[in-house]
Amino acid sequence: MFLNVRDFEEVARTRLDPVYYDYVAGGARDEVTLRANEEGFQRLSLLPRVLRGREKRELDVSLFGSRASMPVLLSPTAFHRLVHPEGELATARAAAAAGAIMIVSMASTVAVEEVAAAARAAVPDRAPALWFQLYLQPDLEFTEALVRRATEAGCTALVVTVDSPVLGLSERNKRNGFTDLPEGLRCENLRELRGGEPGSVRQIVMSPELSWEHVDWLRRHTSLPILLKGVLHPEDARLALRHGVDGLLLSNHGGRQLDSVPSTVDLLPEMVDAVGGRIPVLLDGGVRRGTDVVKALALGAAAVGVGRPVVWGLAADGERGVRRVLELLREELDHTLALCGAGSLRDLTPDLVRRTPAGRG
Ligand SMILES: Cc1cc2nc3c(=O)[nH]c(=O)nc-3n(C[C@H](O)[C@H](O)[C@H](O)COP(=O)(O)O)c2cc1C
Ligand SMILES: CCCCC(=O)C(=O)O
Repeated sequence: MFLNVRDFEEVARTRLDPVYYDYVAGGARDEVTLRANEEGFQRLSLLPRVLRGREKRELDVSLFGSRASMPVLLSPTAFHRLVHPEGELATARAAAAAGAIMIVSMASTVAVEEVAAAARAAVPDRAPALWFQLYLQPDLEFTEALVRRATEAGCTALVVTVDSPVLGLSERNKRNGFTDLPEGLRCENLRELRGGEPGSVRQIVMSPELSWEHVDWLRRHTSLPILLKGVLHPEDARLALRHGVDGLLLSNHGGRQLDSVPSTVDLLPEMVDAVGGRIPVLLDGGVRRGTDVVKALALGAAAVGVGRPVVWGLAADGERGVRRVLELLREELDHTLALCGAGSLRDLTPDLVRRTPAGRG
């Protein structure tokens, strides 16, 4: 029985090739940050208010022009066809049906146009909420063409991942010899449409030479809102403001890039402070429960993202699994709000969160 997100991980673990399970579950090096993300939430306690609840709670949010049924979105995760034959098509249908925002990974194994078409077909009466995650490529012409593709496909915001000047190193992948996608799977957004060898697929380039000038370049080449994913230093948050960025997704890539960085929820108050309410701060990393969502929102996040939970849902039970994972998080969020005496997300304020004294959490 799937009672919670962890149940999906257990089933996914039994279903998946251990090499792919490790790819998804793993983090960089000693996995200190991977563990810290969940522990960060566990060390925080909730202090509920009483006698001020409401019969029906409002969970809807509006973010960068996208309406969503809840402040939980699908963080971008690569290679969905590695865990289920329908891959991102199934994920997109589930997200659209749940009214959740899906951030399509640039490294998706289904082309962004097809992902968007699947989402639209799942909810013919409304526009599904899709954003696109981008690794800026040093080949700016290619980057520009890809941004155009994502925009024309119907993605309404760009999430630029900036924590990957080089790829993080997972020792699980190394031990398992997992270096490439299996035969037949490709990063379909990297296919050459013009130029190059027609039909061939490029490698995603992680470039240490990316700079704020690239962000400025992107700002000039798109009218979509730009979020930066992976800013961790408050000084970089302030720089992001100066470079006209529209939002931050506070993320340590699920502990997959630099190991030893703090958990995202521990950094959240400082980040929220750094941007001073001028742009929304979203967060991902370690969100597994409705209580985690409430803690992040109370500390100032506009929304949270989930990465692995979605992949576990997909691996365990395809579209239905992703649907159920999203439903569970929504139900838990609603239940937690009720127990906290919060009638809406606006009632979530920092005073509801306490740091558990050391040694007791
Ligand atoms: C299997 C997997 C693939 C990922 N692929 C991407 C990606 O293509 N682009 C990206 O910006 N982040 C990627 N991430 C990071 C997620 O967007 C997100 O930051 C992270 O998973 C959040 O932590 P959580 O898994 O604890 O929810 C990936 C994460 C996982 C687990
Ligand atoms: C080039 C694919 C990157 C995938 C990724 O970001 C991850 O596995 O964390």
